[in-house]
Amino acid sequence: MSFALDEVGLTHSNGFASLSGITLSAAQGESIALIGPSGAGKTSLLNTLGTGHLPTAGRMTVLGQPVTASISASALKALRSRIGTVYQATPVPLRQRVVTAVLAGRLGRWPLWKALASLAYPQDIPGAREALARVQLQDKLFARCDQLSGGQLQRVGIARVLYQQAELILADEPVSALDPALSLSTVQLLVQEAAARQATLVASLHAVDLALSCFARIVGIRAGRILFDLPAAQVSEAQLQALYAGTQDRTLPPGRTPAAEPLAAMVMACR
Ligand SMILES: Nc1ncnc2c1ncn2[C@@H]1O[C@H](COP(=O)(O)OP(=O)(O)OP(=O)(O)O)[C@@H](O)[C@H]1O
Repeated sequence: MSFALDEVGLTHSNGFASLSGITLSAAQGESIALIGPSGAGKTSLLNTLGTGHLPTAGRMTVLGQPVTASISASALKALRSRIGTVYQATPVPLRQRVVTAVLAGRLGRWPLWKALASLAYPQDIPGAREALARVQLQDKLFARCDQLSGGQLQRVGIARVLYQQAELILADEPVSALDPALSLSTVQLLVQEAAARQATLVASLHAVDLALSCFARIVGIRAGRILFDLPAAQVSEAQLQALYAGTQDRTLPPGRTPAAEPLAAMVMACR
């Protein structure tokens, strides 16, 4: 089992509950797409799985480690080093070199001396170059992060997680800054990476067609609750309409045939 959440809730200090009664588990090696309208709780769920937020209700175990309010700092640090997160906006010091940003993926697993040395002089340049090549950015190895576009920076974040070789990959809108063709190849890369290493992948996506085409399992979230948890082939149009009812957040509007959408036509290749 990669993770198991049992009736997990997340209530913030202002009293707002962004997650309620979340019961969800995944076997090691599963790939899951999270879909749902803006504000549904996708980021909250990913942050909770990544232990950025600790559940305020229910029980959660991640990679065999029970995550409770009393978890020790050392257990939390060890667990986090096994989890890789791709963010919508990659958190890097802007003056940092790309090579250093990628190598940061393993800082949590390196001994302190090596981590500090890597900040001063990159410790594994071939490893960083190889990870960057997988997102077509090897030519940016020594560029500064503030010289990259938003889409390039997002791909640096993906290269960092590839380099980390995490057991659990959490991706929060990992292709939000990429064009349709690059979105497809990047989602494919994440899915293939997870499958090749038997890592678990949970990715939130606004592009419903991309989620349905590239992921075997789809979890629909609305108002902090799971509306459905189904194999992609079993997600119906009616369920999607209920998930996005009253919102403008669905990237493929209902009524438009998928084949008429350039992205949808391309994602047919995902399967
Ligand atoms: N720290 C916080 N304090 C209070 N409320 C929060 C906090 N973080 C998130 N929320 C609220 O929780 C709800 C879910 O937010 P979340 O970011 O998880 O949604 P989302 O599905 O990822 O949305 P989007 O697709 O727009 O990124 C929102 O209503 C948000 O305002």
